[in-house]
Amino acid sequence: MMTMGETWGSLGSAMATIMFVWTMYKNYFPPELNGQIIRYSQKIKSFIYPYIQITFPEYQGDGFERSKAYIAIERYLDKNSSKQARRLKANVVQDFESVVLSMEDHEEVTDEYKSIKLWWSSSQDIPNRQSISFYPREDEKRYFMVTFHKRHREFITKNYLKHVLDEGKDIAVRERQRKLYTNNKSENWYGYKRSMWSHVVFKHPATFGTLAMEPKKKQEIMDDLITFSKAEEYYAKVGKAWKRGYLLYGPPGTGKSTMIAAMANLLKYDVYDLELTAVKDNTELRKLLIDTSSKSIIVIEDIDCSLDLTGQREKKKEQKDDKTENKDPAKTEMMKQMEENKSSQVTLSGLLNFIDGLWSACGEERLIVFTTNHVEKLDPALIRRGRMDRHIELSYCGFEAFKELAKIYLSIESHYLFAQVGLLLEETNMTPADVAENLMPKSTAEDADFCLERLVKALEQAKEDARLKVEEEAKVKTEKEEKLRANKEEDEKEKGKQDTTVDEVKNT
Ligand SMILES: Nc1ncnc2c1ncn2[C@@H]1O[C@H](COP(=O)(O)OP(=O)(O)OP(=O)(O)O)[C@@H](O)[C@H]1O
Ligand SMILES: [Mg+2]
Repeated sequence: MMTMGETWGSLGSAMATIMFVWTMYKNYFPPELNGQIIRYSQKIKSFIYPYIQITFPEYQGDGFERSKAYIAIERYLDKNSSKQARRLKANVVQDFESVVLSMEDHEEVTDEYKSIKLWWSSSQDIPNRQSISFYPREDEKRYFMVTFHKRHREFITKNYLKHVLDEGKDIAVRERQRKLYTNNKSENWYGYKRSMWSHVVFKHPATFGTLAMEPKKKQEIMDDLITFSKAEEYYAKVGKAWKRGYLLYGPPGTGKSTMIAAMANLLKYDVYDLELTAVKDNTELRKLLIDTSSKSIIVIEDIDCSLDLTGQREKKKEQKDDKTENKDPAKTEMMKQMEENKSSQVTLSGLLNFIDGLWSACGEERLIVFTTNHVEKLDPALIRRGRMDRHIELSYCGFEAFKELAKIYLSIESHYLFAQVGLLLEETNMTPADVAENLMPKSTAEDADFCLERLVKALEQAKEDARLKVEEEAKVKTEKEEKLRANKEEDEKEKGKQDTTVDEVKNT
């Protein structure tokens, strides 16, 4: 029996022999024969080795960008790698949000898809040269390799690889850092640092969990959003662009903007906050739209303030212009110029094209959300079904919404003051923003009792203010009516006097 020392000794000499033969082969074997040998050895190998291998290099072609397939595979294998591989490489993605774990070179992990087993490995080609290169891709030729039995060739190439790439892309999108974009003025669209949209990291804490509204309505909206986000095939089947329009309307402070943030957080979408007054015309609007990415929400806040959206208002403006024109043409011209500079020339038809024209089908999986405080001011063409698929009214705080706010802000589900708050909420209008403000403790001394009492006082005050306002309005109305009646009587008296004078003149 060989001792340990003898085993190592014979292993060492065997290695030395192999190295020697390999060096002789490299130095003296004619390179022309090299190719032939490799080809024949591959044939023999494929005869006795029934597996197929596909490689996915990190850099492809001339580009210096990492191959999209490689990145997707890295993400896809992240889960398997972290479970199976012993040596792992941690990559913190740009935004420091997530860590991608990938296997080190020469590690291997297995994957199973529809009962087919596959082996993934990571490796790199070491370049055969001495010089230093500036380009990482020239030095590091990393690749992933998948190995599978040749009887699954068709299934793997057709289905499995698509599954890997789709899944990897999905993981990357899910884990990316989301952004909030705002449109730049078109003067910044050209030149060195050209960009149509500026962005910041989108981190808003609002979720549907923290949004107070009637639970049934909230659930409906969430279901609608989730169904939309999974309906790629359905939209393709019915021949519709994969997008959906929401109109959120209601008084200020009822949670319209908060709901948009909750939508973005639910679906993990980016947000494009489109400021229409900074858009010069319809062409610019279209360019901005093309530059948005999929999985995003395009928001136009206060749509009634951004644009002259009704034919009526256009007419009114014209009439006003006519009147002033007669008085002072120079002044009118100046006013016109100022008006043009101030407001955007985006028209209603431009906006409608933006929503459902051919261009809107570029890029997919997008929500378009409009908000307004005055839904009655909007042109019916803008909000008809199909354009704005769902109209959501966000209204004053009701009892159900109050209970949710109490749960969020005070962590209580019942209290003896709840009944009183419920009654007061029915009698007066208070926005969720105001209710939330009253419920929020401002110091550690303020407990649930204190905050609820404060809310009750605020509601009673609001009720009193509303009563006084109604009285005041009624008073103003009666005064106005009395004044009108007095004027009318005066006129009639005056007319009566004139008539008698005319009669007297006739008789004389
Ligand atoms: N339904 C709600 N649930 C929870 N918090 C709310 C709700 N509505 C309003 N708030 C609170 O009130 C604040 C103002 O709400 P938000 O900005 O969403 O109102 P808005 O409807 O967009 O108002 P505006 O019409 O003026 O833009 C938010 O910061 C949020 O904390
Ligand atoms: Mg808002």
